[in-house]
Amino acid sequence: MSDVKVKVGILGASGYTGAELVRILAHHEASIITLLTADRRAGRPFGEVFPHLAHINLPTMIKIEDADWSTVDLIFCALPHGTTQEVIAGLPDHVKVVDLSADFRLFDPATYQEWYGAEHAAQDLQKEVVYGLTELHREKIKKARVVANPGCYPTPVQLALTPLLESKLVHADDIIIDAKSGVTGAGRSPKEMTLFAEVTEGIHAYGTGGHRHAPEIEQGLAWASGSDVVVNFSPHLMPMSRGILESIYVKMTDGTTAEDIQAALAKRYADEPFVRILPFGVTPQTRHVRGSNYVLMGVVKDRVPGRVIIVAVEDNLVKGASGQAVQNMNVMLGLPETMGLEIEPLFP
Ligand SMILES: NC(=O)C1=CN([C@@H]2O[C@H](COP(=O)(O)OP(=O)(O)OC[C@H]3O[C@@H](n4cnc5c(N)ncnc54)[C@H](OP(=O)(O)O)[C@@H]3O)[C@@H](O)[C@H]2O)C=CC1
Ligand SMILES: CC(=O)N[C@@H](CCC(=O)OP(=O)(O)O)C(=O)O
Repeated sequence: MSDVKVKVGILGASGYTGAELVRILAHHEASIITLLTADRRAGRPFGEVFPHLAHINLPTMIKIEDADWSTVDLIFCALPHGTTQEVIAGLPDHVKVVDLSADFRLFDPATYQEWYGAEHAAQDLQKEVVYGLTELHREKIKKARVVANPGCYPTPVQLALTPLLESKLVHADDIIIDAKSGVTGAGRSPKEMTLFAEVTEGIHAYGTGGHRHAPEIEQGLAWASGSDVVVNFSPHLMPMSRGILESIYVKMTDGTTAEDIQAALAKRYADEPFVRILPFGVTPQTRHVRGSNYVLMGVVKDRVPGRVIIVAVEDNLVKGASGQAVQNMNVMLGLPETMGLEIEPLFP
């Protein structure tokens, strides 16, 4: 391998996904972090904001408007929705981008406007963006300049259902996704929903029947099935810091068994380093993937004839955000896809 390192910038380094990018890139031998930005925390050393990473030699966080783009080959945008569109649209062409926000995930501008409440500010750029669910879009990601990293909830469900819809093993018109997330999914900026008293000792549903990840899931499943898909998607907030668990309830096509579903998923992901299909009847826990880039899935028979349940887990900050972002960077740059990501889960 060449000694020349890829120069990487992280916009939004003082947030949860920014810190997770630094943690992962600390073990990435082909890259070096040359730019970090923040908003309220601009001007502060990264290690002062995140003492657990203070041993790493890093540039001080600056405002985006003070960035010198000649110092980077690739940037990760870990900024709030809506702020990325204008930043990316103004970048010089030599800079590759992996955007962790939702700004470029929806490919129909009208759908974006409906769910994010504003007209998309970079519709021309949207046309060249590639959707970054690595296992499903790897060939396009290899050639992309701008990759839209998927949302945390849409990642496991698309990995579970895409192969099954493509091979017509399940029906596209009867999909229920019951999802549970840790609180880091809401980011580090203070908000009422993430106050200790609002999270501890209980769980609650939110965005029920109308969460903005539903259209992203539907877009991906429509690509797989070849026709429009509408899903029942209900997220819940759990009293835990990290992790997403999705129980996915689907109806199988005639003649298909739950064992067939497990076998089809196991075959599809046999050579994938980050997707593991458990033995039939075994279901995963969020603590089986904590801190790692893995998605684990288990398939169980439903007592209702003709139906099957798939349970999938990921760490929202790793495969659901920063880990998949580094996986996409590796693919975009022709590096080994697992570089920096071979971290075992922290159990329990
Ligand atoms: N958390 C998760 O599990 C996931 C998050 N994402 C997406 O990734 C992105 C980052 O998420 P997350 O790290 O959780 O968010 P955080 O709220 O933790 O961090 C946001 C970052 O953006 C900076 N920032 C805030 N406002 C502005 C602004 N107006 N201009 C420039 N910088 C700004 C903040 O700086 P400062 O701290 O100085 O204010 C901080 O560095 C979001 O779009 C999120 O939706 C995607 C998948 C999963
Ligand atoms: C617990 C929680 O609040 N989760 C976030 C999703 C986080 C994520 O991955 O997605 P985005 O990048 O689209 O924000 C939410 O429901 O809005």
